[in-house]
Amino acid sequence: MPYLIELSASHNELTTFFGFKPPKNLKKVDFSFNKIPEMNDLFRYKGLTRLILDHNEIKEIKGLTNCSALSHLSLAHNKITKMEGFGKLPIKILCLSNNQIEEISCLENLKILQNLDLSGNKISRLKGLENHDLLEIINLEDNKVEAENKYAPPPEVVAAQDHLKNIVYSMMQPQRIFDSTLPSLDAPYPMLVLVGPQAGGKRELAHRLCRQFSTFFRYGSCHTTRLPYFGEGDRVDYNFISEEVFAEMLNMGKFILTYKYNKHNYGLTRDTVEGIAREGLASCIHMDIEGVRSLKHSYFEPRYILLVPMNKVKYEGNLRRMGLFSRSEIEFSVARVDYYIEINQDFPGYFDALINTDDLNTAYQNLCQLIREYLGLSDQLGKDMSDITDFSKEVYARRSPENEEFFWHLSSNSLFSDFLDSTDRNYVISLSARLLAEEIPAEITSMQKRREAARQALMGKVPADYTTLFQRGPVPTPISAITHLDRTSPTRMWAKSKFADGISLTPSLSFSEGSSYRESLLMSKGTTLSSLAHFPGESTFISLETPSPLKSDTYLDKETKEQLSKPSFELTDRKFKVKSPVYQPNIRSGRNVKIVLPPIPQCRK
Ligand SMILES: Nc1ncnc2c1ncn2[C@@H]1O[C@H](COP(=O)(O)OP(=O)(O)OP(=O)(O)O)[C@@H](O)[C@H]1O
Repeated sequence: MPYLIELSASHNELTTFFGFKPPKNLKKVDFSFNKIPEMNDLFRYKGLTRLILDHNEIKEIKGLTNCSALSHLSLAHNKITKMEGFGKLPIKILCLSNNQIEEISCLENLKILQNLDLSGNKISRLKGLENHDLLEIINLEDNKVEAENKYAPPPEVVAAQDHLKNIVYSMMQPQRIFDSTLPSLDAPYPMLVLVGPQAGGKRELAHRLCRQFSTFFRYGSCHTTRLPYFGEGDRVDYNFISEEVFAEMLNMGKFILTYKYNKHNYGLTRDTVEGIAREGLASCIHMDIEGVRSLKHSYFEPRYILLVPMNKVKYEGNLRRMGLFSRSEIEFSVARVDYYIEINQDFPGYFDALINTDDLNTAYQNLCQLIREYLGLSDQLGKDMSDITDFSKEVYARRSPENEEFFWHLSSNSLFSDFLDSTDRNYVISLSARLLAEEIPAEITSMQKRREAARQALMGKVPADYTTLFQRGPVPTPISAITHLDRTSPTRMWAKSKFADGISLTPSLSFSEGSSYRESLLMSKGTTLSSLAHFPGESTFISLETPSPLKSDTYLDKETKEQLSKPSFELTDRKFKVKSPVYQPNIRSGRNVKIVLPPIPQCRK
């Protein structure tokens, strides 16, 4: 049969194969499901392109070196223990599934390998698969890896299982609609997650941040079964609960994520995040890497900031001084520093930023700078601080979370910074609460209004400030760069939401869809007078608010202050009008601006 091209002799009881003179054109051979114990030397079968020897009793791969056209070799369900004997064959498809192979080897010369099936073996490492640029499919199912996943699962598997568990438990409950955190079309619900090793300052920095940026963030406290550190307050820092309560909450599907660290359970509840979102605020949460892995499976898309103490000796000292951890626990925590750094290096983009926490104050300043950039807030504030002395007494007297940034700047270089240590924090808060004058009704109304606007925005109803916060993609350009347009324009009037003289523009302006990010960020601040210049020849109504406690963004540069001190306001029919400036940048018009008049407080009438 000199013209025989393809031969199938499968499902027989052959104990040997190719015991005949090879047909010249034979290319494809199938001897599967026989009883062949050994491979013959196939030096005379140079034209073979496909050889199938599945379901035999072969123990060793040999005799193939002259099959210089062989591109498909299958030896599934045999008794092979070692990958060998491939030489430099042009094999594209190699199937060695269901053998007894423990290591991937001898593949380095199979340069054009495209499809490799090693399922059902005893392989535990992927080493040996390097430099196979053309490899398209690898099947490693049912190897030792599976056993490992079951008995000593790698962290990724733990996180995936955790996510699955929490989803299933929550689905088993009567369904509630959690509308506040559902991602809108424009942007996910804004969330900031501080990640880092144990007792590395995450909680402390998160609290400071939430106090300073209190109009944006609220601290979301996780639940834990660990004991409180010295100075930690229940429900303030963590919700400290027993193992039984934790298990009950888990079964009730309360958690978005759970993880275990140092034999203690931690979890973030849906109610925590939802409660913050309902107030129109972004959540600021801190957790270990295990929690992050699980959270990354959810629909939340937080920004993750990695906080790492780079100086391990100092970090170890801090842990020792806390007096809470055993020697082995300290060693483990210190080793985790490298673990975090490795993750950051090996998975670029896994964290959005890395901050060294050797010095907590410096770390906080870096964190603030980063957050300002994310939020598109001006950096000017910090620089202007030194100029502001007149206000200082009043601000101290009216200290509140609202003016924390000012307070922080004043205190960071003074003795007062001692008060900001975590152990003293509760004392400072209660002290400042006593110092703080009661909020007047107009302030409360103003706050509620802003929160409502933010909430609407979060629900995707009104594109405003909050939809642009934490927008995915590249980190937004800091506002100082974005406002370049206004600096050069004849009507340079970039102002933050508060006027120095106590009049404010509410950020409740709404804008049409389709604006560029830069444009929408600029406009969504809702506060630049230049954004009002989009109404050629029209007047624009703006709403006025009485001053709330001093805001971080109250401080304006000199030129802006001058311009703002003589705005072209007209008071007609109880409504203020701002005349359109002459300059009309090339931005689309047609915005709808609401009139809102909050009550004028008694003292200011
Ligand atoms: N670099 C540092 N210098 C001085 N003290 C520090 C530093 N980092 C953390 N601390 C202190 O260590 C204590 C624990 O910090 P914190 O509670 O913020 O850590 P954490 O990262 O939130 O820990 P955990 O994840 O275990 O809750 C705090 O009292 C904090 O002030």
